[in-house]
Amino acid sequence: MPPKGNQFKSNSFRDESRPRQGAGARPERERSVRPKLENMPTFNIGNGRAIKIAGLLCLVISVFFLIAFTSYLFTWESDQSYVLKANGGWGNLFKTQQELMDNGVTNPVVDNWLGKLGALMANQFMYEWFGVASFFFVLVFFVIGYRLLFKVRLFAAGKLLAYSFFGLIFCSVAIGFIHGFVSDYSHYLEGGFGYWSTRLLNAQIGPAGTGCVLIFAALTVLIIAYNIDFKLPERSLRNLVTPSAVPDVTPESVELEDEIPSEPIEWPRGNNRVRESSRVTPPPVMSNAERLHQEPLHRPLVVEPVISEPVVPHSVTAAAILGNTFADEAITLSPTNSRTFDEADVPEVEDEIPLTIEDTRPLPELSIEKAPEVTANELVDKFGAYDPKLDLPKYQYPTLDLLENHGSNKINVDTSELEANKNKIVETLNHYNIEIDKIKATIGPTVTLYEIIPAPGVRISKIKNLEDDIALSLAALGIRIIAPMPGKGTIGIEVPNSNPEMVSMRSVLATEKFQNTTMDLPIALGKTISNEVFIADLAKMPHLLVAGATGQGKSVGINAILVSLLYKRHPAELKFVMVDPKKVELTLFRTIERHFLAKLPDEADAIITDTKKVINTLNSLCIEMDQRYDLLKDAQVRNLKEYNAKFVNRKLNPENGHHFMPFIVLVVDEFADLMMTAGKEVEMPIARLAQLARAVGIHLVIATQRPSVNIITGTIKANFPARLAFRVLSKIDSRTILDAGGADQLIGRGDMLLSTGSDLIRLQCAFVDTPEVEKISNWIGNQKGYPTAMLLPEYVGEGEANSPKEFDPNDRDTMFEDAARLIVLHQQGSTSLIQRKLKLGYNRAGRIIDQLEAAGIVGPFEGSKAREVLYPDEYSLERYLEELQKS
Ligand SMILES: Nc1ncnc2c1ncn2[C@@H]1O[C@H](COP(=O)(O)OP(=O)(O)OP(=O)(O)O)[C@@H](O)[C@H]1O
Repeated sequence: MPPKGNQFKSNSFRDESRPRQGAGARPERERSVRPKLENMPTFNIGNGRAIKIAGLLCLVISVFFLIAFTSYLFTWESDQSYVLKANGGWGNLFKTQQELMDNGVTNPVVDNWLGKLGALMANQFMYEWFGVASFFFVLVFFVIGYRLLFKVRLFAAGKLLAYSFFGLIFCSVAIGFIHGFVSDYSHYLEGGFGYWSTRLLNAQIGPAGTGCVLIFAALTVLIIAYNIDFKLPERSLRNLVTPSAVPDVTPESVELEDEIPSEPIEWPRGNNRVRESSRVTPPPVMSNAERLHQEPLHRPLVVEPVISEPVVPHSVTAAAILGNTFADEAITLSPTNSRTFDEADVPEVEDEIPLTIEDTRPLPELSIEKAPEVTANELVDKFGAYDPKLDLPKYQYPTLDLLENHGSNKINVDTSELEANKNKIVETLNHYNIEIDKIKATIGPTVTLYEIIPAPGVRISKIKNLEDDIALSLAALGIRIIAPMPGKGTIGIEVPNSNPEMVSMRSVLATEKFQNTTMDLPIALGKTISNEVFIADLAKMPHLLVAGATGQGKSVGINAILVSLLYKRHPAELKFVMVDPKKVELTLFRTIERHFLAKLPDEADAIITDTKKVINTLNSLCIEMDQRYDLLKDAQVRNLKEYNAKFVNRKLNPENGHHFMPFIVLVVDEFADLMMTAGKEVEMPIARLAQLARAVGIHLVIATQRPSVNIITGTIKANFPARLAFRVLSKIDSRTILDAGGADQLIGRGDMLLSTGSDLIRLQCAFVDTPEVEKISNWIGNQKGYPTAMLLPEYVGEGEANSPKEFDPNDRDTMFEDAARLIVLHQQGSTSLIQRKLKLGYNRAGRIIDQLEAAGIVGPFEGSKAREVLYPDEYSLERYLEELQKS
């Protein structure tokens, strides 16, 4: 960078004198002059003042020429008598009008826009010398002035001067040559030079020879210019890039060269410059830069787009050639480096440009991806978004009238009761020397929460230990102490109300909160301790474990869950798989089979009561889960919601097996019974579903009376973060289900604790009676439904499957070989894969997989897991298939 601002106080001055200091004693005279010099602005070429003035002067000259020459084109005739040599020429400049007229100037008033000087100057350049080619002077002065003043190199100086000189001569002669054919008029267009040169040439070699000389000169310059600047890039671009890419590339490369900020290299390298470079990088770097100047090949770093492109062969080349230090320096100093180059460097740079273009070529794929979207949008425009509810367009959601109002839905707690309870709490605590600062009560439907703020210094554990004593003094069951209340800084004591209020389902579902909910699977569980309606999203839970001793409200709780879902979801959006080993709890929902239930094919009853069938159903659900995952993978989405959104927007083709997927909620009413009878066989698929099924919209609600560790095993518990505990009989049971005590202190009749992993919330379950459930089921069941319940994938139990050895090798399915190739290609022995990819029914796909097993291509059945594939690659399979065909 050139020095800026006042430099005379800077070190530059002192630096200049330093060597002399070192050289020995300075002469006396010099020492005495120095203080004066320090106060004077220096005009040395290095510090830039003279250069700026020169730049400014060049620009002014350029503008002067431009105006004078342009004006001359219009005024030359009227100014002719003034500027003619015969009438005085330059001598007229300082003459009065009278003197001019005496000299024979007919029109002493000059019309040129720049007056006498302009007229004389323009006449000199245009008429006497080079004609309109004189405009090259405008260009030359402008470029030089611009460069000196703004430090921006528009063109390389040598290049500019050479081409301008050629242009000046050539244009002058060429115009004179052409002008000679057109008219014999005054030679203001070609100037004296053009005119006389043409005449001379014509006399020596004739007009044809002159023309040839001109053409030769033009071609020679074009060849020079073509080779250096234009020919190679143009040819390579035409060969390497598509026509559309050319405009992008060509201007960029031109622009690049033009816009590189530059410092005038012509100037001598004064101290300023060296110091400046060394301020950016250490001294050795400077020497590298000089090397760079000497070796044009090292210039590639000027081609900055190469660095911004994903492929950077250029910088790699630079680093490889020059070493890392130099590459770094070249990047930091690229403006400086670029200044030091001249035109001789250019071909090296341009030789490499096509390489980068070639690297950025693979573009055409883009349009291919967009095609399905366009089609999908067209389809949506034409038919509208897919609406799954149109399967049952007249379906009516159950109305709130079907539900009863149990109780008054008002909390009846006497103030005297509240007061009495408060006094007893304070008294009991005082007994144990625990002082209270403040106490407040929040009245819930079944319990009232007393929140106390103990006096400073009271230990929380002390209050917690007094749980039984407080219960004793209040003479009440179900006291629960929460110390401290999460996020509140208080200690909570829950005391049951003497007259608990029933929370009817109707009062919960009728709330705005439930009616306007946007949850996917909203379940209205009841009311909180502060009498607020509590709604949770089963889709987010994503599975729910319900436990509670018999008669504590578990079945009512499950009914509440099912009823809330039935009130909010259309049959197209939700299906239940119901498992009811007790055989009586869920039978009420039988009537909604064709609307909301899913079952195994060929199964008469949708509500599963038989343990063997439960195992098949659970495994079938696992298959359904796998199939859904395959479809999700195909659709390139991560969950059911995204998949359905894509399907609704017609971005998925139903012909490829895609379909709208309803949520599936598996409800198991008595899990303990299943575990007792089937154990691992049930645990495995349940654990798999709990682990994986949430993303594909399969959610589990599992209830058990006995929350012992052998029923709620670690595997199951780990995958059920949401747990709902009704009253249990022991602290151990409470810990098993909630990982905390508290469920043993509930008061029953729908009093429950919901653990969502982090929080433990006490709720009063909404009550829905059996007749209400019946009414709702009938309401739905009486409407037009689907022909059957939703059919789950067929699952053939291990013992039930025919032995593969029984298959006749000559009776193989026609799709046998295709299926074998598919399975080996995917390395996944799955019936659903064959079914989906080969578009076959489940039964046929099942037969093929058995044949593949018989042929030794896949391993034996492994429950809900895919079978092992026994051929590692297609080559070995093809050889085996050939052998099979021969045999
Ligand atoms: N939310 C509730 N509000 C008021 N009372 C309730 C509530 N839930 C249950 N009850 C009462 O408790 C009784 C037993 O409830 P429920 O049948 O749901 O118990 P359970 O836990 O399913 O018993 P089991 O396991 O033996 O079937 C109900 O008949 C009802 O009177």
